[in-house]
Amino acid sequence: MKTKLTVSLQGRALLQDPFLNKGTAFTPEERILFHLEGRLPPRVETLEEQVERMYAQYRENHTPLEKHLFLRSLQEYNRTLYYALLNRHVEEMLPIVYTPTVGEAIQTYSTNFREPRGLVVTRENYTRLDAMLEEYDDTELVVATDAEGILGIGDQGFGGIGISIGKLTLYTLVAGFDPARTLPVVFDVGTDNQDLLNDPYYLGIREPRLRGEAYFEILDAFVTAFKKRFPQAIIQWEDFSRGNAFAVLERYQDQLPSFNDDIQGTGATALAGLIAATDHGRTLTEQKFLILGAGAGGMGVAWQVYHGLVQLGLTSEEARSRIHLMGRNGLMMQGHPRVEPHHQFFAKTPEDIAGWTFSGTIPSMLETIQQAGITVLLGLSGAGGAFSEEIVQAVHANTSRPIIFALSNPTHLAEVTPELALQWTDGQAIVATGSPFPDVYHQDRIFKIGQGNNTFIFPGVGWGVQAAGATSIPSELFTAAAFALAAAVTPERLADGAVFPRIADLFQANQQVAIRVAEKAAAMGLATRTPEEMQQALLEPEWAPVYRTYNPVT
Ligand SMILES: NC(=O)c1ccc[n+]([C@@H]2O[C@H](COP(=O)([O-])OP(=O)(O)OC[C@H]3O[C@@H](n4cnc5c(N)ncnc54)[C@H](O)[C@@H]3O)[C@@H](O)[C@H]2O)c1
Ligand SMILES: O=C(O)C[C@H](O)C(=O)O
Ligand SMILES: [Mn+2]
Repeated sequence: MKTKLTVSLQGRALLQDPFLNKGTAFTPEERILFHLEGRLPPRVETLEEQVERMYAQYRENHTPLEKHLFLRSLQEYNRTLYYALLNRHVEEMLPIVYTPTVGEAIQTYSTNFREPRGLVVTRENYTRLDAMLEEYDDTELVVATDAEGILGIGDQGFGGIGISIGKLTLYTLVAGFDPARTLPVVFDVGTDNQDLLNDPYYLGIREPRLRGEAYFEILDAFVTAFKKRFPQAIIQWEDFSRGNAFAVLERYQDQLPSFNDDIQGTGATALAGLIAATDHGRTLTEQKFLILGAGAGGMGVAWQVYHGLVQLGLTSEEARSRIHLMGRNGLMMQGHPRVEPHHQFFAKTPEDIAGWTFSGTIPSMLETIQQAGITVLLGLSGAGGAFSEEIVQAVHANTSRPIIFALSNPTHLAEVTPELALQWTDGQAIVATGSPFPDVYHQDRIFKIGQGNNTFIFPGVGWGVQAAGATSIPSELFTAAAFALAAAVTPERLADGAVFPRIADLFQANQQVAIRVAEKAAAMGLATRTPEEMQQALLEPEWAPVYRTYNPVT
């Protein structure tokens, strides 16, 4: 990173630019050079001193939402200080800026609105995207949502911009993306959420959601304008409803480096935890998997588990046969009316379940666990509490070490709490959750709970793709990412019962992911950067929260 920067702003404008503002850390020389004299408190501080004051102020806020709003205001005022503060307190603050509090912040986004942020694309403005994008320089990364499938809390309309902001915070925090070069985007195409439509404070478009052609016209316009302005940039699609998630991914994946985090990032996350849980994958091929919720996350997990099993030596048919998709009404069977085209590959045929006994027209979750000998439960349903005692114990009856991943967010939507899963299995379950959960004390043992969240994957994938200058992001890169993440789970962590790294090690884990992703992209012939450039970009993040010395334009 360059330590000196030429800066053209001065006076009030400089203090109001969050990317350049240093507040009390402007030096006496800079105060003179940039016409800041008299505008700042006399005392000159270091970044470290500023961080300490901000932490004291942070602690004056009581609820997670108050803390979130405090940090967001700081983010708007001074990005360097914001990230320096987060860096010092990653474990404490991640649940505040990200899952689960980000969900609450999104639900109350309009009520708590202060400063505008990001790019809002609407039916009114999408024809002027070329002009709208003009004022952004050097954008290299976008997180874009249409906010119809925010976490497990559904359609959040305009407030969904909060998830784009949250994910990009992580890109900077744990993969060193320059915040000035990232752009949060929301497609506000209306909302079908009646609570929002009834809310007098709601700031988004008060119309039913656009669907079909009208919807894709807006996204097409964005992709075209964006690609023209920033041909190398990466787009992460986030929290689309499952209907659009697959369609959007497929429509644009060959046009620019892009991926769907809920499908692909989550798939790699779950695969990593499963490899870590099965003795470095040695016993992964012996497992039988049940995935509850065959939407964006569930299908992404199905495909990555499939790719992992094939990589570990199973045939395609063997791998397919191990994976069971479970919908609201039971096992996904071919020809069933609720089975959509993207379920087809994994949907069971009558021959697949020949010899099973079950009571209804299709096997229930419990019957599938019993008849198929399920050893791994993967929850991506958004159905809080769906893994009951009976369900968990049925899995335990098939194996001494049941693997139970309750990946739905936010916290109250987890399919089971770690505490109950461990209690019901006498401490034998290997547990992970999408949201953070406290340690569990069970019979004189402390179990640490790994957070199976795609934040262990997407920043590293973005970093690796960026470092390699990869022109596309095929699923092989996610499988590579999963193996890298699994390798980053230390023996100590595993001994504590956790199958994901510590949140405090998010940076190191994502760096390992980035290295493997870049290598894989290069091996697949997708890289446009030289090996030296690539290595440099992987070793040293592009940006870090430190103040640089400013030189005025001469
Ligand atoms: N841990 C992570 O990193 C991670 C990543 C992505 C998604 N998720 C979580 O997974 C959940 C689903 O997200 P998504 O993006 O896949 O949403 P989605 O809407 O695309 O999929 C949810 C699916 O679950 C099904 N479903 C709902 N209730 C069910 C029930 N009781 N039994 C069986 N199936 C049921 C729905 O029909 C749908 O197919 C959310 O809670 C989300 O937070 C977690
Ligand atoms: O946002 C998260 O915490 C993970 C995931 O992308 C989700 O939608 O739940
Ligand atoms: Mn998501």
